Amino acid sequence: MSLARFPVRAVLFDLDGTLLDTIHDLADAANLMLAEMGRAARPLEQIHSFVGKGIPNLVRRCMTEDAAAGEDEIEQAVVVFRRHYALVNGRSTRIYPGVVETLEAMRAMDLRLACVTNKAEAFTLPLLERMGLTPYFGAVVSGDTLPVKKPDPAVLHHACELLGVPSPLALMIGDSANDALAARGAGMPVLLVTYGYSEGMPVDTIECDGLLSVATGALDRIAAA
Ligand SMILES: O=C(O)COP(=O)(O)O
Ligand SMILES: [Mg+2]
Repeated sequence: MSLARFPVRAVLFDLDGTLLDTIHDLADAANLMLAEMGRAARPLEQIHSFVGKGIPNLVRRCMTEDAAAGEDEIEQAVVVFRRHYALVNGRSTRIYPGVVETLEAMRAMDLRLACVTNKAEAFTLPLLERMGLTPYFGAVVSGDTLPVKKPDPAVLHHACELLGVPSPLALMIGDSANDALAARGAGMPVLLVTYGYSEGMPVDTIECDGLLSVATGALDRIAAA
């Protein structure tokens, strides 16, 4: 039995863990930062579980998980991380299978597309450019575009405003509870990919409208409105 299709005019995509596999660059920058701060390196899998609520949160967790750090030290660590991440951003990043086909198909359906990420804008825009994804998006809302980030629904409403599409006619595609909660708060359907970063939470325990093992699966869940 086929699942119901959502009538949509816009699709909002999460970035890290949904469009792009960025974990190696994030982990490299985190471990370069930890070394410079005189701390031990952390395993990739642990850093993986820290990604989702933006860079300040990632750095804080790297500095404080099973360790102690003062606020001044954390603030300094964020500056160090950003310096390293600017140099490695995109170096080992890959576009997930099916993403380009999905974006192409949605564009051919005349859907408006946006990228809504918790990654800071200074890293989001050059990364989209480097990966060749910039032309697909009519709007990009980053983690520091507004004073709030996902799971606050304001970032999704902002993306819809920029696209000129009412929020209930947009679909969110993400990989974590931050995406699902933001979509629910904004009154839009949400599909989650199973291959991304969900802060150590099994993705099938997150309330959503469906799971995607590959992005192209979203094409079976939408109808142009
Ligand atoms: O920067 C993060 O922590 C996560 O970014 P995302 O919202 O694109 O998954
Ligand atoms: Mg993500």
